[in-house]
Amino acid sequence: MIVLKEVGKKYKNNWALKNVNLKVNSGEVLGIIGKNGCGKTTLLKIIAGLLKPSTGVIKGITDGISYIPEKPVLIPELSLMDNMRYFASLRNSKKERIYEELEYFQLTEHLSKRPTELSKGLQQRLSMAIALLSEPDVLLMDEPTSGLDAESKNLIMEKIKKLKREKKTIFYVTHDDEEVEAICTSILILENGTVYFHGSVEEFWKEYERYVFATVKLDNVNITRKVSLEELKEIGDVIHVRSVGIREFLAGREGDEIRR
Ligand SMILES: Nc1ncnc2c1ncn2[C@@H]1O[C@H](COP(=O)(O)OP(=O)(O)OP(=O)(O)O)[C@@H](O)[C@H]1O
Repeated sequence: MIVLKEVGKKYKNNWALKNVNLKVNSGEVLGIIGKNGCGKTTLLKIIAGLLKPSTGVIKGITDGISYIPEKPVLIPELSLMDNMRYFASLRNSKKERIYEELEYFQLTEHLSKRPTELSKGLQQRLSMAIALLSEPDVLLMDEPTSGLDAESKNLIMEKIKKLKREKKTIFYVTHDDEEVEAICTSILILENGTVYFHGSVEEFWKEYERYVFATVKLDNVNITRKVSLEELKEIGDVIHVRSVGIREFLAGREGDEIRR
């Protein structure tokens, strides 16, 4: 179990993270979501040990941790295979592990290509293959499927499901609510560096399912607003109502903030 107690990070005069308290069990996939700049990457880097927190402590971290940054870190001069070999040697990984991951991520026909010759999807698949060489217990992922082709996205998602079954602990930063629903067991919503919500996916929906998007007619113009079910009863001229997804919940709109 990984435990964060009162973790905070200050960059010069700006608190990027404040008072983050979390417990994440093995087998848990924690979806970390929130608007740009809310502190998601800072949180991952602190757990990865790449950044020192300004306040608080983290417990439960072992050597078996891999961080997959948003942009793959690969060695441009080396071929795909040599990148794998190089990182495998750094991590003392067994040779079979190289082939297992290359095969899973369907990279074997690209072995002699350099990273710049690979599509974004192949680069991200390689980055994941490298991160998994050492069979880490904890995996930190920063939007790994953002902007990827469907095949790469599918391979990555299926891999995460497998890692979840193997009881790995996964921190997964995403903007994609479908991914949250497909793979995450719990959700952390950050807002301006503080925890806005932390709980299971079920708890999230229990708390927020009472919000909907309602389209109303106002001065002959159709306006869509996020409203609570209680508010909905008071609104006249409702043309259309639909449920609020996690992404829409986060996106918000001016004047339409959900308040707890
Ligand atoms: N090295 C740094 N020096 C100063 N400020 C920083 C540094 N890194 C991040 N910040 C600031 O800290 C805040 C949180 O940044 P962070 O990258 O963690 O957010 P994020 O939620 O990951 O954003 P995004 O979704 O855009 O990746 C932002 O206001 C950012 O500008």
